[in-house]
Amino acid sequence: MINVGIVGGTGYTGVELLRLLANHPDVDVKVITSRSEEGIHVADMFPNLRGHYDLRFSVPDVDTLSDCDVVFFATPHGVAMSMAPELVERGVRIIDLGADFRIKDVELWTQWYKLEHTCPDLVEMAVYGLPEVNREQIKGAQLIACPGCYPTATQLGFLPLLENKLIDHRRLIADCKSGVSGAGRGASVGALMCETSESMKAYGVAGHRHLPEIRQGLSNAAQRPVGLTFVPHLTPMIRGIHSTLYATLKDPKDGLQALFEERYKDEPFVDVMPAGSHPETRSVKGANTCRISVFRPQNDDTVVVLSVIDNLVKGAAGQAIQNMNIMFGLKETSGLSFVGLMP
Ligand SMILES: NC(=O)C1=CN([C@@H]2O[C@H](COP(=O)(O)OP(=O)(O)OC[C@H]3O[C@@H](n4cnc5c(N)ncnc54)[C@H](OP(=O)(O)O)[C@@H]3O)[C@@H](O)[C@H]2O)C=CC1
Ligand SMILES: CC(=O)N[C@@H](CCC(=O)OP(=O)(O)O)C(=O)O
Repeated sequence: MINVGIVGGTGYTGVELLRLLANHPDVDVKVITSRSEEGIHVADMFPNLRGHYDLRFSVPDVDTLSDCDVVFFATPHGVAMSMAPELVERGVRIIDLGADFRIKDVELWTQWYKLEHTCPDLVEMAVYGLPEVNREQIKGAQLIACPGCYPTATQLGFLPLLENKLIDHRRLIADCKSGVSGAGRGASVGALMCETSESMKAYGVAGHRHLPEIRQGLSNAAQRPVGLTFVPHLTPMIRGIHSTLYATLKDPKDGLQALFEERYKDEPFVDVMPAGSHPETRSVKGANTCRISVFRPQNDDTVVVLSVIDNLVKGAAGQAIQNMNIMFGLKETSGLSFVGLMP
């Protein structure tokens, strides 16, 4: 069995890790941390876990976490980098769901996250945990930087087009919608029901911290720096990311459907929908799946890609477990065979 520790067990991605790992045949969750709920039984806090765990929240502590084979950080940025150096030194594997190790250019990270990075050497050794791109490097990794939710949906949608140099890489547009759970469980006025239901708004148009992360991934795929306009929106749903992606084809012609099907034919968690389909976020709710459709409206030179995920699953906890499975040589789909919830 793989002994698991989770730092940040009271947040939305932390409890999602617990939900998914409850069904994982090869995992034993040994440590779950919370500073605010120390001593509370996890099932008293999250009744969906009753009967699945006999665990109490404890405060984060490197010595206790060192007994684990792998530690997931489901914490705000800045937390993983404060504990990672010691854990890495003690041979523990780390999967960070936050942003501490995602951006290779540490100065750029500091600019967007407004924090000094305390372990740039670990940024260098970290592998960006998008299995559809980095599966081989993930196998040998000690430290995984899990992609953000918007970056996962957006990169998976653009990859086949950029890798094959089919689009103008200088003018990409990602028009993305998120459910409110993307903002985390911490109380804030902006996340209140009266503020979010029956309304929708864009935010971060002038610059969102996922912009440099998405640009990094897309530039790697294109093998040149890309130009990207990224506009996130908050929508009145709990879970889900819907990315509508636009680009201009260099040589407009048929074959995009086949291109996407070929790119993802061996990917267990990317589902290219039949031509003409419009994927719905509810079809991936609770599932580690990205559903994608590709269109060339009116046979013109614009390509439109629709890409949907559950922000808490393929956008966070599910993808983190997918990475763990690959790192430990398990079946990649182990513990992740949930289907989406309809309705
Ligand atoms: N929500 C989402 O859809 C996604 C989130 N992410 C990223 O995953 C991470 C977690 O997100 P989410 O679950 O939404 O966040 P939440 O705000 O819901 O939860 C944060 C968790 O971290 C713990 N925590 C906060 N500060 C510290 C600290 N200084 N030291 C130790 N533990 C701390 C909190 O518990 P306590 O304060 O009791 O210790 C809590 O359990 C973030 O980096 C987020 O950006 C990534 C993809 C999607
Ligand atoms: C709706 C909402 O507020 N979403 C969050 C992003 C989600 C997230 O978790 O950010 P990381 O993936 O970088 O950790 C935001 O826009 O800040």
